[in-house]
This record gives sequence, structure tokens and C-alpha cells, in this order.
Amino acid sequence: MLERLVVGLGDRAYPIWIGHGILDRLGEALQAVEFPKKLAIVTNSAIADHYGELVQQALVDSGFAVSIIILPDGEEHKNFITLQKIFDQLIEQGFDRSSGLLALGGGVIGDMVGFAAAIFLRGIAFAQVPTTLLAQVDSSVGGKTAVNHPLGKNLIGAFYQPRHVHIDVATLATLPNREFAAGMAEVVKYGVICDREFFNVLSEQREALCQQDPEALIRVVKKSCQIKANVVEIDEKESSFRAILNFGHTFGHAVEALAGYGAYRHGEAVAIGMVVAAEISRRLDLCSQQDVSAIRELLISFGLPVDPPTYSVADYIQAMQRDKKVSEGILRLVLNRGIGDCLIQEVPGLDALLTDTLKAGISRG
Ligand SMILES: NC(=O)c1ccc[n+]([C@@H]2O[C@H](COP(=O)([O-])OP(=O)(O)OC[C@H]3O[C@@H](n4cnc5c(N)ncnc54)[C@H](O)[C@@H]3O)[C@@H](O)[C@H]2O)c1
Ligand SMILES: O=C(O)C(=O)C[C@@H](O)[C@H](O)[C@H](O)COP(=O)(O)O
Ligand SMILES: [Zn+2]
Repeated sequence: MLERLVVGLGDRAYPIWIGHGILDRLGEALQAVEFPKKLAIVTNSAIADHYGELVQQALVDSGFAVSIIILPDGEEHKNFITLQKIFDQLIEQGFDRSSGLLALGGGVIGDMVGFAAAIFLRGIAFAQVPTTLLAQVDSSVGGKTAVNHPLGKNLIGAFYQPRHVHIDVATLATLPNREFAAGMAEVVKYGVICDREFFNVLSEQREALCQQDPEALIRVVKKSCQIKANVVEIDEKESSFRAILNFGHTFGHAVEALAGYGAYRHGEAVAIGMVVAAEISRRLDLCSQQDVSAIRELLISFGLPVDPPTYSVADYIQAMQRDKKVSEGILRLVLNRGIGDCLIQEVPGLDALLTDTLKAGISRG
């Protein structure tokens, strides 16, 4: 089964292929978008061990000239030092503007390779082959690329769209459970911000998803990519509406930075951040206690943490102020209106609200 979507961005539109066991069709897919014949697969050693040869062979068989660049694994390496390693090898190997990069891996690899492609020689082609659930449902689509700064997540980056996204859900078979759960956090996010029915389906399909039933996975990945593509088509560069995809991220990114990158998986931090955002929404009468509990319970059912680590409110607020939604010094939050709808707004008295939320612990309903 091969599902196809298109991210409709005019002359930068690109296809998303979704299937089970479709890595061997990568050459065909890249030919269809006239991807550069000389390319570098950029990945890390864990992913290369599983899929490096298969992907390289599929591309060589289709006439591509392929080299591999191996990066260190982990969120703590999503920085300029690692980016430099990519550039060193591209320059040594004589890559020019007619060459391309292929990101093979999770969101860390995808975000870094996308940013490298955006700035190397002022922009070369790149494609995404996401191998974590999180990257398949979220980071490979939409063109946000970046590296972290010690003080804040993704603070240095660019909007730069891939030429193709190739999603093989069979690669999830080797993914550790903790990483699978982290991906589910972003899936739950889509349900909360814009689709109550999808939210309900996730709880009904929990077993099939955790068992990695291929059809259930493909359905959920496709729906997630469709939701994300629809948002990105309306507001590619996050002038406003796209920020709904940031639900749970203002607090989540603060957790990641305060705990030290890598201590929490991005999806875990987002799960905690979504429950905090939902609790703030409840305190502002935007949603009910029942809604907060339903969000919390669904996240827990997928094995995700939901309780914020203990840092002072002042530390949290300082970290949250580095969010990209801050404009003219004013922070806006994405809040949920019930489940299936959301809004973006400034929250007067956030310090006090957050103090109460963290002091009370988030009520279990
Ligand atoms: N650009 C966006 O729109 C966007 C969206 C969401 C998240 N992100 C970013 O994505 C990053 C998180 O991505 P992630 O959750 O994929 O983490 P990750 O990229 O660190 O991957 C998680 C772990 O799984 C391993 N791995 C990957 N695929 C595997 C496979 N098939 N089998 C076995 N092991 C595998 C990796 O080596 C890594 O150790 C964060 O930096 C976050 O900020 C970006
Ligand atoms: O694509 C988007 O837009 C998102 O916000 C998706 C998020 O899941 C993702 O983590 C993104 O990288 C966060 O963006 P940032 O601008 O807050 O760094
Ligand atoms: Zn995210």
C-alpha cells in the first residue's frame, strides 16, 4: 500500500509518500522530483546500522552517486559543531550547487540536515527519509529546520522545504518504545488542537498502534501529515496561524533546555507541556477538568510523562520568554478550547497562573 500526499506550496510543493516497506522505492521517488544525481545520505551510526546500506543500494541502483556522512547521535549534538562536520565533508567531497542532501533519521537529523541544506552554498536540495514516529508525523513535513542554542531550542534556523518526504513505517520496527511514545505526543497534539474525532480514534486504536499494525500506523501517519500540511499551506512561515502546531511547546522547550538537551525526549517534554497548557486553559475557563484529564490519560496510556520536573517558576518563565512566539517582549501561548479546537493568546498574569498550576500539581480530575 502506498499513500501519497502533496504539500501544496506553489513552486515549492512536494510529495509525501507513506507506506510499509517502501525504502527500496526511494530512487524512483527521487527521480520523480528530479533530485540531484550526486547526493550525501546524512545520518547517525545507529540508523546507518539498520538502514544505511539498504538506502544507499536503492539509490545506487537508480543511478545516484551516493556518499554517507555519519553524525553523532542525540539532541545534545543538535548544534553548530555537528553542522560544521557536515560542511567539512561536503567541501572535502566537492559538493556543489547541483548536489543534494538526504536526511535519514529522526527529527534531530532532519532538522540539522535541512538547515545545512538551507545554508550550504546558500541553498541546495534536500529530502527527508524520517525513521522515528515523531519525524514521520511531524518534523519531516513543513520545512522548519534548526539547531539548538544552550539557552533555547531551535533558536538558529530557517524555513526551508524538502523536495520529497519518504515515510516507511516499517522502519519503526527497530525504534525503542520510548521513542515511539515520544512520537505519539505530537500525534495527540493534532487531536487536541484541531480534531476531536482523531483524538478519540487514538484512544480506540491504542493497542493496534503500539503493536505497530501497518494499516493503523499508515492511517495515523497520513492523517497527521495531512493536518500539518494543511496548516503549513495556510501559513508557511508562522506569521500567526501555524503557531497552533506549537501547542505544549513553550513549556516543553523550557523543560528540554532546563533539564539539559537529551534528558527528556522532545515528545516527552511536549507531553508535559501540553498538560500544563491544558491546565492553564482550564484555569481560564477555556476547557473543562474532564478535558484536562482526558488529555493527560491518553498521554499516560501511550507511556508518556505528564508531570513537570521541579524547577522554579522564575526559571520556567525565563526559559519560556525565549520562545519564538514572543513578539515585542510579549509571550503568547497556544491554549486549547475543549478538545479539537485551540487559540493563540497573550496570558496576563501568567506567572501567577503557572505558580498555581505547578504548586497544585496538575489535578487528575
Ligand atoms: N522541524 C519540525 O517541525 C520539528 C517537529 C517536531 C520535532 N522536531 C525536532 O525533532 C527532534 C526530535 O526528533 P526525534 O524524536 O525523532 O528524536 P531523534 O532524532 O533524536 O531520534 C530518537 C532516537 O531514535 C534513534 N532512531 C531513529 N530512527 C530509528 C529507527 N528506525 N530504529 C532505531 N533507532 C532509531 C535515533 O538514533 C535517536 O537515538 C527535536 O530536536 C525536535 O526539536 C522538529
Ligand atoms: O512545524 C511547526 O510549526 C511546529 O511547531 C512543530 C513542532 O512540533 C516542532 O517541535 C517545531 O520544531 C517547534 O518549532 P519552534 O519554532 O517552536 O522551534
Ligand atoms: Zn514538536
